[in-house]
Amino acid sequence: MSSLSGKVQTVLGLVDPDQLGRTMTHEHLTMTFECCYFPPAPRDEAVAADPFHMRHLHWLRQNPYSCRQNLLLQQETAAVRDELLAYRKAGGGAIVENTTAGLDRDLPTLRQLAKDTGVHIVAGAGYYVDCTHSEDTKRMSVEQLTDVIVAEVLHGADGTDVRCGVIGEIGTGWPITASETRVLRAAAHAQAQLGCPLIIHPGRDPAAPAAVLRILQEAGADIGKTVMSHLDRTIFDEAALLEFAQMGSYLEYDLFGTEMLNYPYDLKVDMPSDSQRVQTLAFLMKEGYEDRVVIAHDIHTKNRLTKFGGHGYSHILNSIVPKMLNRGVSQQQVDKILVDNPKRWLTFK
Ligand SMILES: CCC(=O)NCCS(=O)(=O)O
Repeated sequence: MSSLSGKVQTVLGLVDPDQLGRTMTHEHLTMTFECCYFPPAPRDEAVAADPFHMRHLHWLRQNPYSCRQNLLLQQETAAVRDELLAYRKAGGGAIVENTTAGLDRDLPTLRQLAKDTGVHIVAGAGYYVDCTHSEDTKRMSVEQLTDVIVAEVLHGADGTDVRCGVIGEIGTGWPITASETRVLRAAAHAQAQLGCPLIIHPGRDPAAPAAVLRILQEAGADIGKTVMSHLDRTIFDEAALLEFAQMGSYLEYDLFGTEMLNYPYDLKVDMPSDSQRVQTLAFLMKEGYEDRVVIAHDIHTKNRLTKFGGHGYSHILNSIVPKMLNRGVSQQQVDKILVDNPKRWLTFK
C-alpha cells in the first residue's frame, strides 16, 4: 500500500476524499487550444480577428475554434479566479483540471488558484493527442513514458514540485496513432503501479471509446477507475451507449454549456443541447448506471467564461441540477453524480 492510498492528491497536497464535495471531473483553468485551431470561412475573417464584442457573441459561440484569441484561456487567470470564487459560493468544492502536456499545462498557476479560492484542484499527468506530441515524446518507449507519468504523480511535473492527482486527459484521435497507443499503454502501466484515477479523451467516432478501453485493458489498466470523457459528442445511439457502458468505465458527459449547430471537427456530429444531455443522464439513471456517471463543462476556450458572456464553471450547479431534478433524476442520484462518483474515482487505491 502506498502513502497515497485512501487519499486524493490535489495541487496543494493530499486530502481526505470527504473534503472534496461537489466535483466537476473535467475542466481547464489555464491552457491553450491552438493545436485545434479551425480557420474561419473567408467571409468571417474580420469577425474572427476581433471577436469580443456583444454583436459577435452568437458567432463566437457557433465558431469558438475559428478565432485564435479565443483559444488562449491561459490569458484569463484573473477571470478564472473570480469564477472559482463564484463556483465555491454556488456550492462547488473541487475541480479536476485535465490539462496535459501539449496544452501548455501551468501547475504553479493551478497551485496559486487553489490557494486563492479554496477550491480543491486536481491536476492531470501525461499527454494530449498525437499532433501535440513532441518529436522526443514520439521517440520514447512505453517504459520511458511510464516513468514520466509516474514521476509526475509521485514527484511533480514540468520541473515543479506540484504533483498530479490523475492521469489524463490522455488524448487519442481516430484512428488511434502509434504514438497515442504507446501513451495509452504507459498510462495503463502507471495506473497499475500507482492505483490512481485515469481519464481519456477519445477520438470522434462511436467506436473510439471501446477501442481505447481494449488497449488499456490489454496493458493492465483498471477500467473501473477510468473515466471516458466527451461521450456527448461521441456515442449517440442508446443501444451502443449501453453496450459501451457494460465495459465498466465511468461515463462522462462533460460538454455542458456547449451548444453549436456545426461541430467543425466532424460535421456528421449533431452536438446535443443541454436538454438532450439531461435526457441522456435520466436514461442512464433508469438503466442503473447511477454509480458510473460523472459530469462537467470542459471549459477550454475564453468565450465560455462569464467574462465573455459564457456560462462559467457554475452552470451545472446553478442550472443543470434543477433541470435534472425536474426530469426525474433524484436528489440522491444527483449527489452520486456530483459527489460520490468523483470521490470514489479520485481516491488512490
Ligand atoms: C482540451 C479540451 C478538449 O479536448 N476538449 C474536447 C473538445 S472536443 O473534442 O469535444 O471538441
